[in-house]
Amino acid sequence: MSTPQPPAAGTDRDPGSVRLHAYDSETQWLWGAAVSISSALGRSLQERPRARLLLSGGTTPAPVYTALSKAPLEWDRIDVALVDERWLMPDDHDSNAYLVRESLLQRNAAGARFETLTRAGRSIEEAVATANMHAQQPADVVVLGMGEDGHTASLFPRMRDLDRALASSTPYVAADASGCPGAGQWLRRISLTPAGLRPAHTRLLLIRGRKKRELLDRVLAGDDAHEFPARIAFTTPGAPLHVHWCP
Ligand SMILES: O=C(O)[C@H](O)[C@@H](O)[C@H](O)[C@H](O)COP(=O)(O)O
Repeated sequence: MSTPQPPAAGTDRDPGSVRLHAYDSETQWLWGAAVSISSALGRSLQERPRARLLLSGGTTPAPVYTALSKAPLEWDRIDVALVDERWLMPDDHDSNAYLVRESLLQRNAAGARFETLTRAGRSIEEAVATANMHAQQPADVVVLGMGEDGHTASLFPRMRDLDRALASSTPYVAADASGCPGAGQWLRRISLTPAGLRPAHTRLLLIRGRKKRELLDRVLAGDDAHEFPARIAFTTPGAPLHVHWCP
C-alpha cells in the first residue's frame, strides 16, 4: 500500500466533521493557524464582551502562538487559559503556562488576561475546582495538540482513570499518567475532558511532520478514544475540528 500523500498546500478535505488544512511550509502553517485563531476570536468579540481561548503546550505550537501575539485584536477583552497542565508552577520552564507566557503573552497580546491552572499554595483538587469554575464560561477557541502516542490534552492511552476522565461531567479533571511513556516525567496533570471541549465554538488541532500525518490517518479511521484519546477532538459532539498540518 502506498503512503498517503498530504493534499497540496492550503487544500481542505472534509471527512465528516474534520477539515484538514495542509501546508507546504512551516511559515504557511504558522500563519494559517494563527489567522484562523485570530479570526475566530475576532468573530467572538463582535458578539460578546469577552472571548475565551484555551491553549495546549508541547513542542509544536509555540511558533503559532508567537504569530498570534501580533494579531490586531482587543486582547484586553480576551481570557487565555490552558487545555492542560503538568503539575508544575507557572514559572517552571517546563510548564505549559511558561510556554504560553513566553510565546503568546507578548507584543499585542501582552494585555490578555491569563488564567494559569496551577498556583503556589493550591492543591491539585483546588486547582481543578477553580478550573471548573472558570470553565462555566465556554471556550470560544480550543487549540489541541497530539502526541506520537495519540494523546491529546493530558489524556493518555491506557492512563489510569482514563474512563473516568472521558466520561466526566466536569470540564477539567486531575490526571495520573503513571505508566504512560508519552507523559514524560510529568505524571501528575490537570486535563480538559470531552465535557470541557464540547461547548467550544472553534476547535483546532496543530500537528507537524510525516509521522503525525500518518498517525492522524489512524486516529481518524476509528472512534475508540481509549486507543487514541486524540479521537475526542472529533468524536465529541460540537464544532468541526480544523487540523492544521505541515511537514
Ligand atoms: O502538556 C502537554 O504535554 C501538552 O499540552 C500536550 O497535550 C501536547 O499538546 C501534546 O503532548 C503534543 O505535544 P507535542 O507537540 O510536543 O508533540
